[in-house]
Amino acid sequence: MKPAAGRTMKFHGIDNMEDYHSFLKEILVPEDKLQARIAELGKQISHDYKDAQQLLLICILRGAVMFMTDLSRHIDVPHSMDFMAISSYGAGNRNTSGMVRITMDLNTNICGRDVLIVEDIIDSGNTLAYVLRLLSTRKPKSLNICTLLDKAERREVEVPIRYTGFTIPNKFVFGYGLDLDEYYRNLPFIGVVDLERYEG
Ligand SMILES: O=P(O)(O)OC[C@H]1O[C@H](OP(=O)(O)OP(=O)(O)O)[C@H](O)[C@@H]1O
Ligand code: HPA
Ligand SMILES: [Mg+2]
Repeated sequence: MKPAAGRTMKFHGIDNMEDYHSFLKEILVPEDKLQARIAELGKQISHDYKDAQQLLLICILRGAVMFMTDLSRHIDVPHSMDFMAISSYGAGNRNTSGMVRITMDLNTNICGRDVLIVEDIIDSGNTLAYVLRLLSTRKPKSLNICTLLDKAERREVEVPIRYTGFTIPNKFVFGYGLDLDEYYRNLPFIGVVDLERYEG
């Protein structure tokens, strides 16, 4: 999400980080459950890629940054990392525009590599459908997706997901990489926003 243009900074000052309590409806995934699941995913990925020669994790910035760094520490096969930034949500918009564009490309040639895309959430599916289409033209040896959250009810475009942390209901969530108008990515849990209170 991009910051809403002209939005008042009611809750957004860094000094006011504790204010998220006023619009936190519920904690959907607490920190311990999140970390336990990430450890399981890491174990599964380590098993599945034990024979991979050149595993490459691709983090979709910015939302996936927390997940990728934690997940990577549970993957005990050698791997490298790269980063790619994609934008699909309009400023201050909680619905995808469907118009996806790449704002920062990879530095790595993925031809012949085992590539695992690491994403924080799949919502409409537009972002990852675009990324998959783009990266498959670069001829990786394999191309799979690992997403922390799957908001399956909102899907507009089907994307094949190899690893899912949690399937979640159709609620706007924040924390652990997911932003609310660019803030609160640092929270260690996934929370549900009370949009009535937040947008007041
Ligand atoms: O399945 P979709 O409907 O396409 O939505 C999912 C994407 O939207 C969010 O990113 P966003 O574009 O808001 O940027 P960010 O990662 O920098 O927050 C999220 O991190 C996913 O990348
Ligand atoms: O629920 C969400 N929260 C934050 N960012 C998002 N991008 C897509 N869905 C979401
Ligand atoms: Mg993102």
